[in-house]
Amino acid sequence: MTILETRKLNKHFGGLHVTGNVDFTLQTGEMHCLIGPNGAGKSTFFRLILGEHQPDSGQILFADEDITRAKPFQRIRKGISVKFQVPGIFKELSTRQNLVIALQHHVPAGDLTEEVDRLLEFLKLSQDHTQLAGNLSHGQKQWLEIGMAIALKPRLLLLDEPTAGMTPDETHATGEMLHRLNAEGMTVLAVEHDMAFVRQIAHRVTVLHLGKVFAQGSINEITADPRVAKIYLGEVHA
Ligand SMILES: Nc1ncnc2c1ncn2[C@@H]1O[C@H](COP(=O)(O)OP(=O)(O)OP(=O)(O)O)[C@@H](O)[C@H]1O
Repeated sequence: MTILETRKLNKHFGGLHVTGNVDFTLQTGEMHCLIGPNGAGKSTFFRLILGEHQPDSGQILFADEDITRAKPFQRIRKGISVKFQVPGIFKELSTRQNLVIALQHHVPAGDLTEEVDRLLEFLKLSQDHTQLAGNLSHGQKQWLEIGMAIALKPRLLLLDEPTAGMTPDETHATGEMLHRLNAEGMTVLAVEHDMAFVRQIAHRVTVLHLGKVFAQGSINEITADPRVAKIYLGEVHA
């Protein structure tokens, strides 16, 4: 079953076509990575899915429902959640308080202690639960924001370079976390540059180049494709 589909999605900023006729399909339960050189249009594609940008033309369907004109908060309610590259955490609050805030959006009343403890353990942050979020390490901040994104129990989790700035061990642990979430039924779409991480998590990979779908396939197919290597070297143009 398809959870997300874009049909001939277009977006331009002035004369710059950043998303060009993108047809993209994500299957329910899939872990999918979006790769491509800087400026390929990956973040813009995410912002179109989230409703932060409006497309000039084309359609976005989530679980077969047309959400092209839905407001961002409506998309969140339908089950789309995001973690952007720069952690959007409350630095002056504790790790625990950050998770409580995220959960309150989902569970308006009641004792959240058990759920917060479960999330802290999942995120490897139990020992740091009283620590101010601003004092966590870079990797821990990224995990905390993943926790805030999954507190909403989304059906689709979007991650924009989730491992940027992480150590190799933190990156690997992040991959394991995503595998656990995926085993529980969460579909994951991640923009990522770290190919070892892409190999660790992705069932399928889409390469964006100059706002268009350039290639799609398994990580082995993508890394063996000489055309893909060339776009990273700047040898393939529009
Ligand atoms: N709001 C905007 N107004 C004008 N141009 C924009 C805007 N947002 C993005 N762009 C341009 O669109 C192009 C694609 O940007 P985008 O951030 O989507 O690429 P990306 O693939 O995510 O790049 P990176 O890997 O560097 O994050 C770039 O040339 C960028 O300068």
